[in-house]
Amino acid sequence: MSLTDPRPPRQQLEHLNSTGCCIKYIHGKGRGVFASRRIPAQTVIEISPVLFFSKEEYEAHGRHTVLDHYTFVWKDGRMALALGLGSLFNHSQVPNVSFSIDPSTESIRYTTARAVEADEELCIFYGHKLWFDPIDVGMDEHPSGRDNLDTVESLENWGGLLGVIGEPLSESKGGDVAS
Ligand SMILES: C[S@@+](CC[C@H](N)C(=O)[O-])C[C@H]1O[C@@H](n2cnc3c(N)ncnc32)[C@H](O)[C@@H]1O
Repeated sequence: MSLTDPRPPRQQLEHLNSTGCCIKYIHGKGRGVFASRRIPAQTVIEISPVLFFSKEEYEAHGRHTVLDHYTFVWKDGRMALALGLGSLFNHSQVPNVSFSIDPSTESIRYTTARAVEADEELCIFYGHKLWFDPIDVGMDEHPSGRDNLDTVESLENWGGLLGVIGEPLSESKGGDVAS
């Protein structure tokens, strides 16, 4: 993972989507998704179509490549890669973005879990089994704190996996995302 952005600053903001997300480099994390302006709570900021790999194809090829940083297990056991901005959301213990799996459109929908200020990084929760040492700013300052994130009452402000569209929330909330 490259730690510095080799490109001039102008190009770092090249990708700006219609909901105000842009890409920046963060020392120690690589690229990440940032808010270019204030984004209200519960705003759909990205819908990423998913590319699938069979388990066999993934075992033989994908997992020996950089794809291993980006893929995760889909509902039916296939390996999945989020296209669009989906693969660039970094991990946080106090994420400000929630996401839902939509099997009917084979996509992932990302929604702000709270109001996000301009220049804040937009992060999701990958799960409890990380394969890297996370850098996480903001965990101590977050009003809800980590301890409150496991209750059904706090789901409204939960940033992380909200569930599978069409299924009850409680069945999949908080699941691990990455492979
Ligand atoms: C799905 S990618 C996210 C986008 C990635 N930063 C990039 O530049 O393409 C996952 C990888 O990002 C890095 N990463 C994500 N969250 C991080 C964090 N909180 N601290 C450090 N590295 C992180 C790790 O290297 C991880 O394998």
